[in-house]
Amino acid sequence: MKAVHFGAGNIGRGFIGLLLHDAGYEVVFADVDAELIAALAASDSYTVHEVGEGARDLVVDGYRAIDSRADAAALAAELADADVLTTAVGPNVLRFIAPHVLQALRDRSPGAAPLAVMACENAIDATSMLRAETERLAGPDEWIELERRAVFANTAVDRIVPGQPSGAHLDVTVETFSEWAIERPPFGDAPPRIPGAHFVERLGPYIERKLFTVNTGHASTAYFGFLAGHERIADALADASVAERVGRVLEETSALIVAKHGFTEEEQAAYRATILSRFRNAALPDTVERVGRQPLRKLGRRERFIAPAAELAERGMPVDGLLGAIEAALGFDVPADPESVELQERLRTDAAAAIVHEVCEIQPGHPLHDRLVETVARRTAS
Ligand SMILES: NC(=O)C1=CN([C@@H]2O[C@H](COP(=O)(O)OP(=O)(O)OC[C@H]3O[C@@H](n4cnc5c(N)ncnc54)[C@H](O)[C@@H]3O)[C@@H](O)[C@H]2O)C=CC1
Ligand SMILES: O=P(O)(O)OC[C@H]1O[C@](O)(CO)[C@@H](O)[C@@H]1O
Repeated sequence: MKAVHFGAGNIGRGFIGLLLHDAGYEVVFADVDAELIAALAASDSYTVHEVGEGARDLVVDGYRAIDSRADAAALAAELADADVLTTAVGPNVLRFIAPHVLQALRDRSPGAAPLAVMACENAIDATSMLRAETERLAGPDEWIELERRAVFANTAVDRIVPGQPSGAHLDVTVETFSEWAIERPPFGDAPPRIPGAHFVERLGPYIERKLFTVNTGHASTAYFGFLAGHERIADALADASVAERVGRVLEETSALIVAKHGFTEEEQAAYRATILSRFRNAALPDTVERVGRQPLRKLGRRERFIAPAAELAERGMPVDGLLGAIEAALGFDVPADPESVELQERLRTDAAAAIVHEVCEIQPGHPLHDRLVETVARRTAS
């Protein structure tokens, strides 16, 4: 069994690559970072160091590594008979992976078992986005034939993998917790065998609960923490004022999760408490700059702030805490983050309504619109 995994970064090496390796797959890492690929190709193994209660050191070996920009032929040869194709590259990068998926399907023997394609990104329906882009590139006529050669399944991935300290080489430090939920229906009776993952009938409740609790809570901690002058996530949450505001945000998103997906209040409260204790893990060297990265993406319509706030507003439920976190996100001014630079530039030059329309994609008439414009206007005026 062979898996080609795009994105040999933190989640790639520290989570998906590890689980595929442990499931018995021959893992082929594909990445555009030439230095990283050269280091992987020159190595026999790397170690995933867990930190926290019950931590273990886990060795990943037997992999190959390909520079997907420089060595398209080698990549196509690996993909042609792969069983699984996964990604952990960032949702905005999926469109650059689609040409490789298309090539893989073109080169696949029509009689072979379908390629299992799973995008492992923090985004709702990331695999569907990859599929749609692949279909667009193929065109309708060719797609009729090619789509039979793959099974596309959405997934939800959860494990905190911080930026790695210099000198770590290929080793990765991760928290002990991890969850990889994959939708089962696309596979029928034959889901891939990945013991570290679990297959679910409906992914919607899982991914929304994860995105609107873990990611909303983490990003809120990062933005409130950044404005309060904290560098590390654990320190930000130890600040009572930050913790109180994060708690308010999560009470709002929890109310939505309970109302929409039928989790009980007790279940959701326990989930929230577990997550906050993960963020407090002082052994994880995680920073507000990493967790707050790419604020424009995070302020998007289907993302961790606007999506729950819009649904709560539609239901007439409170959104004050979320609007506070959105306002804090607008204050994320980090010169090393290109999206932060662009956001700050837009706040200087654009009208609040234009930002709400173009970045958050909330239109006039929506019940969140006017309060969101007021929130953004407080930052454009300052
Ligand atoms: N780090 C974390 O704690 C978690 C991250 N995620 C998600 O996982 C994804 C990856 O995140 P990280 O691993 O943290 O980022 P990362 O930056 O450590 O790794 C991304 C990797 O993708 C590579 N890449 C970029 N463009 C590429 C392309 N066109 N083809 C092949 N490789 C390409 C980069 O060179 C890099 O090695 C994101 O969607 C993120 O939201 C999800 C859960 C947790
Ligand atoms: O690229 P993003 O969306 O910030 O993804 C990284 C985030 O995913 C998480 O690991 C949660 O699974 C957060 O800890 C982290 O901030």
